[in-house]
Amino acid sequence: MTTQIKNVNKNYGSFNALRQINLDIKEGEFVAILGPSGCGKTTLLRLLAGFDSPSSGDVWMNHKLIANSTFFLPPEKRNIGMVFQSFALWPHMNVRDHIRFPLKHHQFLSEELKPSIDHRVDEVLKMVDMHHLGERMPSELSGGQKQRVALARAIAPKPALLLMDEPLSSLDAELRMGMRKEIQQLHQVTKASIVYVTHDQSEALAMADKIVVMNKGKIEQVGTPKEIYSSPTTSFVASFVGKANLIKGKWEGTAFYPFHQPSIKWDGTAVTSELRAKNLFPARPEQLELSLSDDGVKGIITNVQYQGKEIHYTIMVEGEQWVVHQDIFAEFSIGEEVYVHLKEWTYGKRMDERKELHFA
Ligand SMILES: Nc1ncnc2c1ncn2[C@@H]1O[C@H](COP(=O)(O)OP(=O)(O)OP(=O)(O)O)[C@@H](O)[C@H]1O
Repeated sequence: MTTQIKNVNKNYGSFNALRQINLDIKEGEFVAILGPSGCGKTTLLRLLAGFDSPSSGDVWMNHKLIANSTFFLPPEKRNIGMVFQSFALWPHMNVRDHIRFPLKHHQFLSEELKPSIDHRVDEVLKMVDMHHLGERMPSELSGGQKQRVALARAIAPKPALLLMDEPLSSLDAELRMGMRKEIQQLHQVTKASIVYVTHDQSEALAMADKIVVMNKGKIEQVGTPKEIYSSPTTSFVASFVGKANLIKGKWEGTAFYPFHQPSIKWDGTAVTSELRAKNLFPARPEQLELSLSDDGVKGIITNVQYQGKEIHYTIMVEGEQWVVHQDIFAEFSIGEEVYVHLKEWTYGKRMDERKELHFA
């Protein structure tokens, strides 16, 4: 299913929860809506689901108008499935009945599925690896198993659009990683378009074809995970997604002089023109490195966090705090004077050039 959101605003009284939202979701596309708490992610999902209507602008699905300020199609009349953070299972229904329910009631159930509802229940239970637990009640399931039931219930009627609101946030870290893979596999098998709301950038980067970064009710940037991570166009995207240090300085073409220090020149070929215009260089913690040789930007270490395969340092540089992630082979201590460098091979080099630099 294709979906278009055109010039949508949503106001609650005088508060603008969504401002001038324009977005296209292609057939089969996996779109992540990423942003901090309160930025309007759920509000946008509710408009797509049909729980609410826009204050202005309109929403189209498969080239049909489904919502504007005066009219909206209710959820049951849209060919969608939904998965919520809270699982939303019914306590009195066992696993099989949860999955059977939408198959009996979904308005868009295809003629092919109608005579084979039990077969479809089995098929979907196998997809989410729950075929041995069909008779269990929700109170007899773990968090991960409950989330699998919620996923199975949403995909059973083969909806054309699957809406997911922070579906993994109540699971522990290990289960979340496992469920990411399962959601990716389900996407490949079902070929449904997915809109996936999250505030976790690693989840969005790992799964989505396209990421929509939101802040304060507005879209900041839309792009592939690589574009959003490597070429942020706003300082918000650079710091929220890449956790970048926003380093002040002077640009001359693609060369950057941190804090206007003429002796230190960084290659900023990959930095977008929007950030150059603000005299900023977005350096992610893994793009910087520390040494004792005095040809970098001088700073003092103020915090050290050992993380196993790397160490996270906080460094005070010209009154600002920078974060650098460095491997464990060189260790520095709090109070130590260090020099911060941009890793040479980070930007704009071809693979063979990188190797030369790395192994020279
Ligand atoms: N019914 C409502 N009435 C008034 N304000 C609302 C209403 N629903 C949401 N808001 C406000 O709109 C803003 C966006 O809310 P929304 O739930 O979309 O944010 P979110 O990005 O999903 O946040 P979270 O990640 O915390 O769930 C918030 O400031 C919220 O307080």
